[in-house]
Amino acid sequence: MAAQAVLRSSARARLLSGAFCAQRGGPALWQHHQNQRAFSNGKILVEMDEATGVAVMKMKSPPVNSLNLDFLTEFSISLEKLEIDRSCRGLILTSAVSKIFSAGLDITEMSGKSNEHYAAFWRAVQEMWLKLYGSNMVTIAAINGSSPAGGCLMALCCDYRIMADNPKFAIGLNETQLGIVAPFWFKDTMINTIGNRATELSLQLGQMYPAPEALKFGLVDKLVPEDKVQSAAAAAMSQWLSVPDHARQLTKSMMRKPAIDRLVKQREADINNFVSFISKDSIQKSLQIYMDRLKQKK
Ligand SMILES: CC/C=C\C/C=C\C/C=C\C=C\CC(=O)SCCNC(=O)CCNC(=O)[C@H](O)C(C)(C)COP(=O)(O)OP(=O)(O)OC[C@H]1O[C@@H](n2cnc3c(N)ncnc32)[C@H](O)[C@@H]1OP(=O)(O)O
Repeated sequence: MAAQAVLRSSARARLLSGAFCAQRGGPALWQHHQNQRAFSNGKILVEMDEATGVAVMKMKSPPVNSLNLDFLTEFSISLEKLEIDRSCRGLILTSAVSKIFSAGLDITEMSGKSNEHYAAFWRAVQEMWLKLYGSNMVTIAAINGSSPAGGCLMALCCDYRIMADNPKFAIGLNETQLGIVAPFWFKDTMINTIGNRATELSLQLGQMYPAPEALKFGLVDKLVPEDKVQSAAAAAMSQWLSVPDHARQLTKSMMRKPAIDRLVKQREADINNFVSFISKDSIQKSLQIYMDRLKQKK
């Protein structure tokens, strides 16, 4: 895919230079055990089954898998490592943290930091989206917990979503509830999944949907009991992998390329927009109020 080609060069350069690995205290090398390979960079664990060509990526950044700069960097590099591995055809994205898929973007990365930090953070969010939404692999989200905002975005980037059938787990793009605005590419991703009107309702209200409602709304494709999420994802994966890769990949690209190209063309402008928006005093105040409420609910 065009966007993939653009993105691959920078991440691969970092991957090959080992800059990231050195920063983490050592290269994230594959460990082999029988038919399994695994690597971990700290916040992400990847296990690959060589017999099926399916990798399971587990987010393991407690307490809530919030997407901070370190996490996003590890995520993109891990994804790139799988993307360039020709033996890997499918990716199951899930969480190793009980009851939480991902709490979305780390709010502390968007509060009280310098404009340079906001820009670097937003570039990393964009990179995560470009890589995951544009992946050539079959991607399945095994949503084993709550998944607000950026966590929902990650799930929406996948080709298929299976969620634990527990009404306590909710998913949605709730940005307006924080007093912030989902950017156009979050919106495009949701429109491509549930359509324009449902997206408008969902985004304006900042709606979080408990699992059963998320299924009705089309935000997720299937609900299964909590302890069956991984096995259901593996079963769905084998169905998806029965389709010839080249035909499926070209079809995926046809569906997603317009949205990807749109961000690629406006990447710098989108970063500038984010920085000027997020650094406003009124927005900083809204985020502070939201964080205080989160802490007070205990
Ligand atoms: C014009 C437009 C131009 C440009 C675009 C501009 C702006 C767009 C900007 C941003 C888009 C952002 C998308 C996002 O992802 S924003 C993040 C939204 N996330 C949330 O609202 C999630 C909030 N969290 C929760 O709802 C819950 O924590 C939970 C359901 C995930 C888990 O509940 P629990 O009861 O299990 O756990 P808690 O006790 O609530 O939390 C534990 C711990 O973690 C802290 N925390 C939770 N979420 C976050 C987070 N997203 N970031 C940072 N920290 C988080 C929470 O405060 C607790 O901390 P303490 O233990 O109290 O220290």
